[in-house]
Amino acid sequence: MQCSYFDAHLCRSCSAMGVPYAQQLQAKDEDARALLQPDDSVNWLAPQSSEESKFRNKAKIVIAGSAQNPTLGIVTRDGQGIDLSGCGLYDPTISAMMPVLRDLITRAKLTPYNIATRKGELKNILVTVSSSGESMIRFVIRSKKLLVAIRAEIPWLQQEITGLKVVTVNLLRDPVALVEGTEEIILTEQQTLPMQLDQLTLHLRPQSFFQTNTAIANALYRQGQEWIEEVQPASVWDLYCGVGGFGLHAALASTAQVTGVELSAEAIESGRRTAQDLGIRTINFHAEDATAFALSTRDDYPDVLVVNPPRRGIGKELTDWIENSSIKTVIYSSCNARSLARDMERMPSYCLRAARVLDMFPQTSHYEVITLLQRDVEPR
Ligand SMILES: C[S@@+](CC[C@H](N)C(=O)[O-])C[C@H]1O[C@@H](n2cnc3c(N)ncnc32)[C@H](O)[C@@H]1O
Repeated sequence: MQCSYFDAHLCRSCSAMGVPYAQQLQAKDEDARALLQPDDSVNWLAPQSSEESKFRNKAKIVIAGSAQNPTLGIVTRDGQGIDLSGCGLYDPTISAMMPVLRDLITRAKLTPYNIATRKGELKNILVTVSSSGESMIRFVIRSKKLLVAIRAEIPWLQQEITGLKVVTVNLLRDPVALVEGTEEIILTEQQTLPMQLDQLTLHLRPQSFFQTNTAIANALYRQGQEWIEEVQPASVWDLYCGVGGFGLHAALASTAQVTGVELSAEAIESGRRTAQDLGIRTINFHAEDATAFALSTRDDYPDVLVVNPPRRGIGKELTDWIENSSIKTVIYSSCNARSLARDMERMPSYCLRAARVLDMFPQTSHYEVITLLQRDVEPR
């Protein structure tokens, strides 16, 4: 794949741009094997390839410039806006939205925030799209000044963008390097974006994490589900569950009692809504810190533990707890094989039985890797 932004050094985040795709995938597979366990004792499944372009279901668009002439992309350290609205990684629904968003900024006079002068209002626009072309747009603004103007434009936006379901404003008042704040105001009647997967439709509320590449998310949940089906557990925990992808797939394919745990209350609300929609009664969700949840349970261990933490991994407290538990099967899915390798070292009684690289982020060196960790012996 070629990218004019990359070639012009305007955006270098796709560090593997220009490298043939088969080579990218092989490099990721080799990286994971080298970090986790290269020998033949592990069933290394063939890596899951992705579409090379147009796979991103979300865009974090930084707005800069002026309302008359905005840039939709990123800002440099000195606050200069770089327009990346033609990024080839975006799902076509996102690409088609870009001129509409640009028009909106101008027609509604949504003055971009200027980092250097700390003036202006509109900071970022966050877009998520489903595979059926429905979308959620969130305007990250500095104060409520633009609220009325944005609300007034919703009918126009919905006319211009077919399938636009959810519009919100998110308040990020402080001059901090964050993408979004905690306060969200939903401006549409519909509050969740339905994300269609092969086996179920997840409800996505604002402020809930969703995997970047929907086709690869499907393959990831299917892989976890397959391993869970093999074990036939009576109970499964899905820690760092987000909107419940792993847990809900487990509940669909087994009779296990499933528990999802996640810090974001919005994500938990999304999971509950999906379970209700599907009539699944064998899953319950807790909005809580994953480690605190685990440590607060006594000897009531699940048969299968799924963990899918952020890049930092699950950390020493939780690995120690797992190592000292009676859990026999851990499915650990990670977007950072380095922190996964470190966490695995802290759980020496588990053997890596199977693993698979899934290419969630083509054109970069990043990837998802899902692992099946098991032990035969009772813990000390
Ligand atoms: C990589 S995402 C995975 C989400 C989900 N498994 C999925 O497939 O979409 C990691 C999730 O962990 C959540 N998280 C971060 N820190 C946490 C913590 N200390 N306890 C519980 N969840 C946490 C984040 O909100 C995010 O939803």
